[in-house]
Amino acid sequence: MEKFMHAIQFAAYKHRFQKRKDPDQTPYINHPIGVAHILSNEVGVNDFDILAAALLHDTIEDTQTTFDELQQEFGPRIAGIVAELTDDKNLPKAERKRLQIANADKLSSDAVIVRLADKIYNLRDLNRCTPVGWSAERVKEYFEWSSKIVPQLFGHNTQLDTILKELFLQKNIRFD
Ligand SMILES: Nc1nc2c(ncn2[C@@H]2O[C@H](COP(=O)(O)OP(=O)(O)O)[C@@H](OP(=O)(O)OP(=O)(O)O)[C@H]2O)c(=O)[nH]1
Ligand SMILES: [Mn+2]
Repeated sequence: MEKFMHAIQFAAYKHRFQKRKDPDQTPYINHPIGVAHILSNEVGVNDFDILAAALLHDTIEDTQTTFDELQQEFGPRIAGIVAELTDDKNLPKAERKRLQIANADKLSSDAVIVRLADKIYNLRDLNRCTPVGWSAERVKEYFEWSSKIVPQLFGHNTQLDTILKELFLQKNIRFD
């Protein structure tokens, strides 16, 4: 519990200047909290290391946080999950997106669980409102790109799978 509370504090501090891309400029920390909330309150995940990793999942990718720092603060398991979920922002966006699809089947089961909740949060967020500057086409592309990764990650948690299948069905997007 102590480590989990530390993750809340640490993530809130690291993301403190960031906003989501929605018109309301929601504080970015709402996203990692929401991802942990899906896992804990909708899906019944009670592994505090996974919930802490959910809170921290965008810190290396989107803030100055390093892997070594996470390892020092939270130990190898939590730091490892976050590292697995970190896209290399030095790469062009199309390449990052391609790699998420290509590397999906290399993720550990712990990382899969967090990645699926991340996608659920982001897809629901797109249903709630369109990020500033995004066209309807771009929203559709995000759904379609997600539908290429997510099915590779099915089979680890039935409830997460069901939520995602429903999100794609609602948009008439096929997944295999
Ligand atoms: N739907 C939505 N997404 C927002 C919003 N604000 C920030 N984001 C973030 O934007 C990312 C998706 O936008 P893209 O244009 O596809 O990706 P990019 O930011 O990496 O270039 C997600 O990153 P991520 O969590 O790292 O996940 P991933 O999609 O990169 O795997 C998501 O969390 C918002 O208002 N709505
Ligand atoms: Mn995320």
